[in-house]
Amino acid sequence: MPPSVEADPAPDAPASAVSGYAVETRGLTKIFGSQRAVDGIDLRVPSGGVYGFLGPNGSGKTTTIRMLLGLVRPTSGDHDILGHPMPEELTAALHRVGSLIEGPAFHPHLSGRANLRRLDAADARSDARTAASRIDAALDRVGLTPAANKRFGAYSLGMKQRLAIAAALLAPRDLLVLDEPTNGLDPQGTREVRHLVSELASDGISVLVSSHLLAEIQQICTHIGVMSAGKLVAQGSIDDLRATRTARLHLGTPDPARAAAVLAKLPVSQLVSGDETVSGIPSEDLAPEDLVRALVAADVPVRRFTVDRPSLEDLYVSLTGEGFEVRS
Ligand SMILES: Nc1ncnc2c1ncn2[C@@H]1O[C@H](COP(=O)(O)OP(=O)(O)OP(=O)(O)O)[C@@H](O)[C@H]1O
Repeated sequence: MPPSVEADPAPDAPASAVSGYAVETRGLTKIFGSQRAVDGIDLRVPSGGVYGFLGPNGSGKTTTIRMLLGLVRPTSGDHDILGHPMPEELTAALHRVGSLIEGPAFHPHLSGRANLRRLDAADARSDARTAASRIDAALDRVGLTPAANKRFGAYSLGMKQRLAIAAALLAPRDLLVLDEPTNGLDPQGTREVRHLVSELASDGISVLVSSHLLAEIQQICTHIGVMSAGKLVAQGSIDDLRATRTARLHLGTPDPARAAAVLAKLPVSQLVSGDETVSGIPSEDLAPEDLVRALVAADVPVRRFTVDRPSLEDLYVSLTGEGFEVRS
């Protein structure tokens, strides 16, 4: 059964998020024709947390994010953003949400600052008198002050993505929603974006960040949710998800038949014998030293003995069927 760990609402959550969740969905569903792109998901992004929204391409992440932000109408289900029921309180909610979905269209021949000026001026809610300080603050927040007057076209990929995040931060935000912000970035750009997201989170902004690569965002997330074929197949804090992984015993022996017979009398399930190997899942209260003692007492020659837990990456692969992706 896939792990499903409830996220504890933070005790010191902002009053705005009544439920303790920055985002909470109930049975959120989107059907395109005959395809259930998003299938009844109960997403819970804790206030003040960084929620890694993971899943292979096509698993429904973007469609979910578009529904959260009121860009696509759900087929069924409902949700709250920062405690505001959607879509009833869409304007009040979105005022406090910065998002990066397809990314704003930046002009390559304009500087980073001039691009932000254009976007800021296009926002009917922004006060033109305070535009300059708002833009400076956003540039500073993403570390682009030194490059503010450089042409956007001359920016590195990481700088371009940081400018997109600056655009999302032109107004004060309580929640940042980033759809695949590291997609297409080189390792340096990925590090820059990751570092920025961590900094924003430490300022108290809740973050929902999607990715199809666990490795790229795992180190900055407090929680993860895993999508597979439209369903949310796992959700919880990183620590809780780690704890749900089952330990497996691996034994190397020239007599696997005898070893398997001994282990079968102990609380060890899913025994698999191979050529000079036996593996199985020992019950949680069975200590490795007791297993070794039982094997040696029955004259089983033990050449190798390990009990290990699969990595979070192994868990992700087993939940989604998604393999590793090697980035250059
Ligand atoms: N407007 C649409 N009309 C029909 N099908 C759609 C539409 N938008 C998305 N889909 C389908 O819904 C499924 C989920 O797509 P979605 O883009 O949400 O996945 P994703 O996990 O974000 O993947 P990616 O990272 O590739 O965007 C896909 O099979 C996609 O083809």
